Amino acid sequence: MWRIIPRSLTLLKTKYYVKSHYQYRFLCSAVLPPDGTLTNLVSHPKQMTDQHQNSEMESSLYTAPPGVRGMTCLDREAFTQTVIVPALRVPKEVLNQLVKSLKKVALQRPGIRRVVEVESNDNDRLLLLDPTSVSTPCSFSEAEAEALQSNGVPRELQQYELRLTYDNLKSEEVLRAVLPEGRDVTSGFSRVGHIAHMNLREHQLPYRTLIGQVIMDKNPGVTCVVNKTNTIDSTYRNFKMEVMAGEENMVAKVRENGATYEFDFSRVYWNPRLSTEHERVVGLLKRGDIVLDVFAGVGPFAIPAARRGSTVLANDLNPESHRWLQHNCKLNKVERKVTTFNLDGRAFIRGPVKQELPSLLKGDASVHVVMNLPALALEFLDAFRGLLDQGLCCDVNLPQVHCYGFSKKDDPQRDVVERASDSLGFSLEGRCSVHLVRNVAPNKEMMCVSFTIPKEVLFRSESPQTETIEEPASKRQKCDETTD
Ligand SMILES: C[S@@+](CC[C@H](N)C(=O)[O-])C[C@H]1O[C@@H](n2cnc3c(N)ncnc32)[C@H](O)[C@@H]1O
Repeated sequence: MWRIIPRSLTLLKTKYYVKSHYQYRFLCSAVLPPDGTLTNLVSHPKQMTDQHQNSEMESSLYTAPPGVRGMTCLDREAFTQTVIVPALRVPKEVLNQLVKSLKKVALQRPGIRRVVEVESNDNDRLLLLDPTSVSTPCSFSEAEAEALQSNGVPRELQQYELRLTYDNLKSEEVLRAVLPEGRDVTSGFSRVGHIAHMNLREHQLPYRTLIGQVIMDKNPGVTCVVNKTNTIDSTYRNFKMEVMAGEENMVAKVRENGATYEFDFSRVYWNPRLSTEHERVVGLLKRGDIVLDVFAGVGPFAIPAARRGSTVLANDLNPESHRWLQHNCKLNKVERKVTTFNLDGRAFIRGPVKQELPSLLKGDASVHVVMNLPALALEFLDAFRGLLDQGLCCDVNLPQVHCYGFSKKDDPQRDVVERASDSLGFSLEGRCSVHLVRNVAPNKEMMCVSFTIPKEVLFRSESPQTETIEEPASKRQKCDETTD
């Protein structure tokens, strides 16, 4: 498989990438100055940073053959090619020492051996060098040159034919070679158990099967790749998705913050990017606290809260989420700590929550209400207006709410506080804290407003107005969310 070309690399300028014309061309256009000399590279430091230069050069070495461009049916063999890299002939007994001393310039890529045998000479080995770092015998640093000299190894470069295959390429390198030149290449995905989910652009769609296969090949454990189309079910927050490659099994198993979850990813909401937020909120709880999770999904707040010693009422309108929530409670052995409901959020607040709150308010345990439906939850806060009779009014142990909202405003903090205040009919200015959860899309933030429900809101006043706040039907559908 390996063959040595015993030719000095001082001829590099003209002979170097003879086996890989395309790469030669790529190198020239990407980094070589107009006269084409590799030695001139270092004299143009301002044109390109070292880091940039190295990454350009590295990707040029690992650029797939041009013939794969436009491929829609994955042919792994078509990625095989031979490139020529510089090599040093090193006696076996000093090999370890030199590998250490030359580690910055030695070829480094998982799956590629950088030390190879020399035909009919068992005393020597060839140390393969990275052509992006070593182009002539003068390319070595002072320390490297010294190490070579003290170990009696002449700075004589040889050419070595290196066989690169599909397996040696990263997914991005494969896709960059296949997809239309100049258009963006995606190899990014979110992983949910065995499922990788991607968000392909229009120009990538014709390559979806190939992209899916490459993602599976390069990511052990991924056995199904789906593309989430740009529409999100406005009520249940699950994406429409199509399987690009692999098995059609959508039942994923994941671990998050010490708990295990199973669910049908195509029918419920799950976002691995929320794990830190789940952890943050659960971290606020003390043993014995009460958690009322209005939009519980499959349980990523409710279950760790119960595991931490809270008693939980968890609700979700989506029957599938509710089913998996119950399943996950059992899976994590907290079914006795979590009571589940399959209701609309307002009905949950005005039903089970209203029923339980009077006795909870008399107790010592803190009550936390979690409302994670960022497109709509702030509007659901009106369900707390006048929820309890004035006669039950107390100053202590009022529920603490953690309510999520998206904002596209310049001042998202102010925006969500204003919208929460509007819903409650009471200003939260100076009475709440706001946490930036994550940037969901350019110019769109997910925020969390935390506050203690003011008693003026929770307890019914004499005015009948607060009692009769109807849910505007349009609110539940008003959802332009497409990316989360
Ligand atoms: C953004 S997800 C959050 C799920 C979970 N709490 C989490 O953090 O991953 C919102 C959840 O609210 C549920 N949902 C949507 N509209 C609802 C409503 N009107 N009442 C109750 N649940 C609703 C959806 O089914 C979904 O599971």
